[in-house]
This record gives sequence, structure tokens and C-alpha cells, in this order.
Amino acid sequence: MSPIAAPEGRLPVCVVTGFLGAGKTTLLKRVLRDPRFADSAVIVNEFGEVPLDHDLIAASEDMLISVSTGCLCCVVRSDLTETLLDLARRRAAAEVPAYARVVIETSGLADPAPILHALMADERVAAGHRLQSVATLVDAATGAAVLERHPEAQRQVMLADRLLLTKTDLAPVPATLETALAALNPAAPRRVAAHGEVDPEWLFAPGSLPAFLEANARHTEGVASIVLEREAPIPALALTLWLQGLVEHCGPRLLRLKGLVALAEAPEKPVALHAVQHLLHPLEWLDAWPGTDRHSRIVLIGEGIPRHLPARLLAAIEAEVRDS
Ligand SMILES: Nc1nc2c(ncn2[C@@H]2O[C@H](COP(=O)(O)OP(=O)(O)OP(=O)(O)O)[C@@H](O)[C@H]2O)c(=O)[nH]1
Repeated sequence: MSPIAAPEGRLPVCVVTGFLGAGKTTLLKRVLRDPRFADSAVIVNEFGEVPLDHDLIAASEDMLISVSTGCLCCVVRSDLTETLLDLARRRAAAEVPAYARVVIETSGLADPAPILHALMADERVAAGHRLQSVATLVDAATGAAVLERHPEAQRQVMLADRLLLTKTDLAPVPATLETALAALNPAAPRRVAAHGEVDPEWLFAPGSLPAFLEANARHTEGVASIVLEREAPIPALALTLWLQGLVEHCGPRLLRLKGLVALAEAPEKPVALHAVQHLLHPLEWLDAWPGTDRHSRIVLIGEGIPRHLPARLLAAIEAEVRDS
């Protein structure tokens, strides 16, 4: 790989990628609070049909833009270029603050190659932007198994110009993961970034990027998202039993689950739910609901999980909890 030229006067674009649940939103939430990097425009893409990261990053409406749900590297690739161009027009017209860089968080299922290709090959985008960096997050707890099974995760590592190892507080980096990373991308410098703790200067510094990129994406077959929405708050016990049941029943087929939920016991504040394969992260209370919409929404991304299973399981557990 040879470095691409980085002509002056164009806005830097920093791509943050990594497989489902690797910690991209956690990292961005943290680094974008640094006053030196508050002048960033953020574009978030999610695979599920209901966007949640926007609410989880909780930045100002002007600066945070959810591109769309779906796969950024496939169906919404043109959305990305249009969003970048639209944002640049609004910046020039002083409709948004004069941001100094664009940060793109890809969905965990994105193959970054076509995204980077679109950024570099679309002349309208390239006229005003230059690709500055591609940071890939790798989950120390699940990374080795993920790299074995998912081609998009391999591409995320191969195309990175820096690698960040997350969740090292939960598990030491296994030798199998070290070996896989060294085989896929021996050149990229690596840092540990537990809970997104990394120097933003390092994260967004210019790097060596591939000169040539494929326009076609490679994907794991049969991955789909399931959305569960509820107007009525959910009892905490029912939610806990449901999460445990789902993780146990689906096993490795459950790639990711995330949601904002109103608990029956305290519906005035939402709880953020996160599961990454077998790993159920602790529930996290948010300070307030983002906006006026207070209904619970949960997105599951899985391989071959029956579409109605999560909702039916939750309804059965809720009935059981109510009647007991
Ligand atoms: N213990 C621990 N938990 C982490 C770390 N980084 C992220 N998490 C947790 O992992 C879960 C997923 O983190 P996110 O930041 O939402 O991951 P993501 O990569 O944005 O997820 P997707 O957008 O769904 O691909 C959340 O519960 C985080 O709090 C870490 O370094 N250590």
C-alpha cells in the first residue's frame, strides 16, 4: 500500500470503523467531548432500521448527522456522498458551524473498501475533501472469533491505517487475535482504547491510506436486523429475563443488540441496552430521553434469528412476570 497524496485546502475525513459492538460510538462520544475536536461534523451509519447511535452520542443536532440506516457500503453509498456534499454546501452558506473535519462512523457490518473508494473516486466529494485516516476498532473479547467468521471484519482490519483494541478491561488480548491482526495488517500501529480512552490527536492524525480500493463489498450471508418497539414501559425483571433468554437461545447467531428502553419502574429516564454476541454489557442509565419520543426501541442484528422470536419471547415473559 502506498500513501495517497493529501492535497491542502480540503476538509479531512476520518473514518472510524470496526465490527458490531466493538465500541465505535463509545469512542466517538468520548473523543468528541475534547474541546480540540468539538469542531467535527459526524456522520453515523447504522445497519438496523431504527437509528440509535445518534441518540447515544448525544451531540448537537447541527453537527451530528445520521446518514441513514442500511448498509453504508452498499445501498446508501450514494447517501454518503450526497450527505457530505450537502453538509459542505450548508457549511459554505454558514447554515452550520464551520466544522474542521468530518468523522464517519460506519455501521459494524460495513466493508470499508467501497466507502473509501467512493470518498476518493467521486470527483465532487474529492474536490472538497481528503481521506485522512481509517481507524478500526477490534473488540479484545470477541475479535478473534469475529475475524474468523466475518469477511467485513477482516476488511475493516486490512484497510485500517491504525488499529484500536477495545474491551481490554474485560479480557487480555488473546494470542489468536494478535496473530490474526499481524497476518491481516502488520503495518498498522495499534493502541489500546478501553472505554474509548485514546488520544484524539493520534486517532485523527493523517495516516497512510491505500492507493487503490475495490468498489465492491464483501459480506457475511444472511445477516438481518429485527426491530422491537414498545409504547408501554417494560418491567425490569421481564427485560432482564428476556435478554438472558435471547442471548442463551441465539448464541453466536445474535451478533448485536442495542436499544433505548423505558423501564416500568422508572420510565422518565431511558436505559441503554447493549449485547455483543454472548457478552451482555451492563445496563446504562441515560440522563434524559433524547427528544420527546419516549417509546422503547430495540434493534437486534443476527444470523438466521426467526423474525418474530424476540417479540414473542418478550410478550411471554412479560405475561409470566405480570401473573406471578
Ligand atoms: N467493558 C468495556 N465495554 C465497552 C468498551 N467499549 C465499548 N464498550 C461497551 O460495549 C457496548 C457496545 O459499544 P458501542 O460503542 O455501542 O459499540 P459500536 O461499535 O458503536 O456498536 P455498533 O454501532 O452497533 O456496531 C456498550 O455497552 C459499551 O458501553 C470497553 O473498552 N470496555
